[in-house]
Amino acid sequence: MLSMHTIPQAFSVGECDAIVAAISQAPSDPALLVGRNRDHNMRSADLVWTDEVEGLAWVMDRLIDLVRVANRDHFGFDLTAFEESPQVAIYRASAAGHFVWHSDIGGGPISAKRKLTLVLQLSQPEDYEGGTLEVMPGAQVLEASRAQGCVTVFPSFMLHQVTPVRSGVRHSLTVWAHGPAFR
Ligand SMILES: O=C(O)CCC(=O)C(=O)O
Ligand SMILES: [Fe+2]
Repeated sequence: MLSMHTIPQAFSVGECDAIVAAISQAPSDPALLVGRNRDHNMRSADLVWTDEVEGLAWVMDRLIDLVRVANRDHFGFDLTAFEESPQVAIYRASAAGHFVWHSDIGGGPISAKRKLTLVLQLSQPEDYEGGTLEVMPGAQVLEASRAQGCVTVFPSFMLHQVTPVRSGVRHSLTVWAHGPAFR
């Protein structure tokens, strides 16, 4: 059955801290949604595109490898490219950070081609309360691991949400693999 796939310790704690430190220098944009403008009812987060941050090219290399292996072993999708920069999301309790139930497949020319979603947990679980990534492969809701460095991969059409951050700040990194439409 298609479900979410977990890769524990895909990145080390030191690597996660290095990514957060690098993006903290960069200007962030209030979260823009697929084909839509800022809508705090859907999502509240600040976003940084890692392509725009110097010194993070190694992150994309690792993500490509992780997606390739996860797809080979668990999904078998027809993937052709990574057409969007990975993005780091910063969910702050002070801004009621969250992302309501959604699918990542959008109506735009690129977001319509999203097929696999990969999420990397960049923060220590102790850094925040709430902010759980939940994925709904079927009737049940699965909670993604909060462990720093853990990666969760799931089909981009699968509904998922990030519950409201009640205290502290949660950082996550998302990247999509693209390909021809499902058929
Ligand atoms: O932050 C997360 O855990 C998930 C982010 C997400 O769903 C998205 O960027 O589409
Ligand atoms: Fe999403």
